Amino acid sequence: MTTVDKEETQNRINALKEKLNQFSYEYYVLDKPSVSDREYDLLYHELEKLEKKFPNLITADSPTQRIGDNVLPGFQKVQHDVPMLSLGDAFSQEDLLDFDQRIKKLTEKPVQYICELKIDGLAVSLHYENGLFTRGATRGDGTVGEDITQNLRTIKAIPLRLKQPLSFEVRGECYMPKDSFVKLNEDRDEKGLDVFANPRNAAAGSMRQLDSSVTASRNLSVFLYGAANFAELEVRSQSELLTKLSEIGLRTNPERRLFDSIEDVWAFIEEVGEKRSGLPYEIDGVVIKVNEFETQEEIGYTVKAPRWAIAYKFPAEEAHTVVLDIEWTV
Ligand SMILES: NC(=O)c1cc2c(=O)c3cc(F)ccc3oc2nc1N
Repeated sequence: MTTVDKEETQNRINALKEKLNQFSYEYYVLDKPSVSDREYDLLYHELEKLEKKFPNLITADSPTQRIGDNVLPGFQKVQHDVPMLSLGDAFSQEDLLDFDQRIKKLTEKPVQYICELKIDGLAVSLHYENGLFTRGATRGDGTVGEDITQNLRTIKAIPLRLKQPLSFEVRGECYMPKDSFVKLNEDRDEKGLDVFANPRNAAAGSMRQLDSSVTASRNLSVFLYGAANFAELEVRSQSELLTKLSEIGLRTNPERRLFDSIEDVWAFIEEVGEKRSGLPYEIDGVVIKVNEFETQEEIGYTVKAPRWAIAYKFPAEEAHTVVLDIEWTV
């Protein structure tokens, strides 16, 4: 092959990766696909064919490289540079008023609250280096998690390369959409397999597969909501962070709102409680956070949780068929 058509092939492969990754961004992050699945598939198969012919032109961020070709012997342990803490809980309007009073005692600054739906899935941490997805892990005990990079790479909502060559850690919730959960359990039931108790367990069970092709078949997704070591993003509030994450290719939940009073927060919580059953994913509450990062730092943390956030938990929904409960064997 002459250098000319090697260069042309390289250019065509780059163009295909660019297009396919942009289409995935539109489909999974913006929820506004600009091409049909068929158009996507045609380009995808062209890329597969070219990469098969010239394997040395395959790169880690190619959409063809999402399923690992080896079953892992086990999961490596990974240390979180910044601990992944848990949230304090609130179960009533009174608990929220108490939270608001505590906040007002801890800062003189006027406080704006951001409310986010509390996705009921599995907390994960994703490392990006110069824009490339390099490592993914579970929360574990908050300090040490499990390396599930290979399984996270199968989730099409997780970009293998960001739109900017940034290096930071992003955190979020990996989850199984309700309709995928129902289909998976029907399928398992037909095969005489144990069914999963709820979408959270199904997501956890799917992420702890040593064979990533099984994970790939489980139609998981993700919403990202936090970050660590993210000075490069140059954002000053949670609201700005979420907008920036979405701009650079990361999927965030659109049902977030800013409020100036805890009374308005409570009204929003009641509104969410009404429409919760209509959402395509399970939530177990609403997370309330002080929006400005400077104020968050002033308010600080307890040993195990941020003081500047709280999770309002809805009363448990109708009991699921509790048949299979997945536990993380750490
Ligand atoms: N499940 C969730 O949808 C969700 C979870 C968390 C956290 O667990 C969480 C834990 C922290 F220490 C700090 C902020 C957080 O923000 C969060 N925000 C969310 N939207």
